Amino acid sequence: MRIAIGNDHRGYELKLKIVEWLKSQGYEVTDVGAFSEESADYPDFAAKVAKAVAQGQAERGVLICGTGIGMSMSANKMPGIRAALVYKPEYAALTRMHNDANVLCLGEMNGDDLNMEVLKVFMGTQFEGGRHQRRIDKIQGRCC
Ligand SMILES: O=C(CO)[C@H](O)[C@H](O)COP(=O)(O)O
Repeated sequence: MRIAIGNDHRGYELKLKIVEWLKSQGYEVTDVGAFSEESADYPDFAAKVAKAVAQGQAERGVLICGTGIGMSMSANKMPGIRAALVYKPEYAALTRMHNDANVLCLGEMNGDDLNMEVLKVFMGTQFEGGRHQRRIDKIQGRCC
């Protein structure tokens, strides 16, 4: 599976850990930056990751900023993107099972250990389909 990942300055250190783990698990990773802790604007990286996922260059995306909030606001502007800001592993499972989230947004302030748990659950959980597909169709504007 191909993963596009992006961050601002606050997400840089955690991004390095996540990329290392993803590669160790066999994921193909495209890192769109930022590539240092120099101040950077999160919407720039959210747009790159969202575009890669929406255009099919990656199956999933990961975005990290201080809170994850700005990244989720930005990524969800892109049609076809279902970006979920997740702070707890339980919700990582639910947003994959129910929302078929294709971009995970993390807040560096949530702590590395919890964020890594969230990531692992997100990557390892499948969409359930069924009634949830009907609701996703409504999000995407394919009916009603
Ligand atoms: O969390 C974020 C957006 O939701 C950003 O990481 C945060 O706003 C950056 O702030 P600063 O420029 O003060 O480091």
